[in-house]
Amino acid sequence: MAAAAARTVGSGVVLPRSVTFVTGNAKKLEEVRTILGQSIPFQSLKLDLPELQGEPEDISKEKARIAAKEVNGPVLVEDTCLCFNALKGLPGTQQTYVHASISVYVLLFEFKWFLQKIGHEGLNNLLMAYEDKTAYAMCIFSLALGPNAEPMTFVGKTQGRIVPARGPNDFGWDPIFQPHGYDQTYAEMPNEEKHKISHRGKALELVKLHFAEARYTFQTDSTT
Ligand SMILES: O=c1[nH]c(=O)c2ncn([C@@H]3O[C@H](COP(=O)(O)OP(=O)(O)OP(=O)(O)O)[C@@H](O)[C@H]3O)c2[nH]1
Ligand SMILES: [Mg+2]
Repeated sequence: MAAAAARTVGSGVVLPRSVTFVTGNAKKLEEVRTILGQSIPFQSLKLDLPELQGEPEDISKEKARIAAKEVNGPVLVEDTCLCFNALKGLPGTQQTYVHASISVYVLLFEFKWFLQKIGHEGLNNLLMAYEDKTAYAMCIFSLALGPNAEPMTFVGKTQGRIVPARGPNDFGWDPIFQPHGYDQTYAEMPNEEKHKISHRGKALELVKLHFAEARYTFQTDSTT
């Protein structure tokens, strides 16, 4: 297999090939494609990476390390969580991360399964006993330039609150998250509008900025 390491030539870093965005989630990929457009050359690989446990930033970095080894080249991965402020202080963490969250810290279930089982209504019910319905959506991208490189992270957060589901039900918890300052849920917002203020949109702005500053060049340009 070709050399997987990034190297420095003159003032720029040369990557063996364009970055691979690794995810098993088709909706994420769709959003990333839309938000990045042509700004960063990348290809995608559908791979179900293990659902890891720990703090969100550590989870994202570890995903990147695993993915970079699989791909043997530069990778971008992301991890998303929905955090309920009212549930802070539960065992083992200051926040409850609904995703890896609920599984790790609260109810010992894997979130995808959990969401599938209890649905939007169940997630609302979790907050029934609390007046505070606020939450934030957080997205952490990790970029590893190769299998042995320390991943860099880019975090985007959007504050909002949990509401009874409204809007199309085609992406996770979008119908129950209403960003502050808006009277629509993520699911009800036109995509363009959502991406301007979403956790993923904000994190990807930082990724774009990094690529603009780093000016990576690629040995082979096999973008899709
Ligand atoms: O309404 C949503 N708006 C979003 O913007 C969003 N991003 C992720 N999710 C959901 O949160 C869970 C864990 O996410 P997650 O980060 O582990 O993703 P995943 O396992 O599906 O894919 P990946 O880890 O292979 O990339 C999964 O049920 C995802 O469907 C979202 N739901
Ligand atoms: Mg996952």
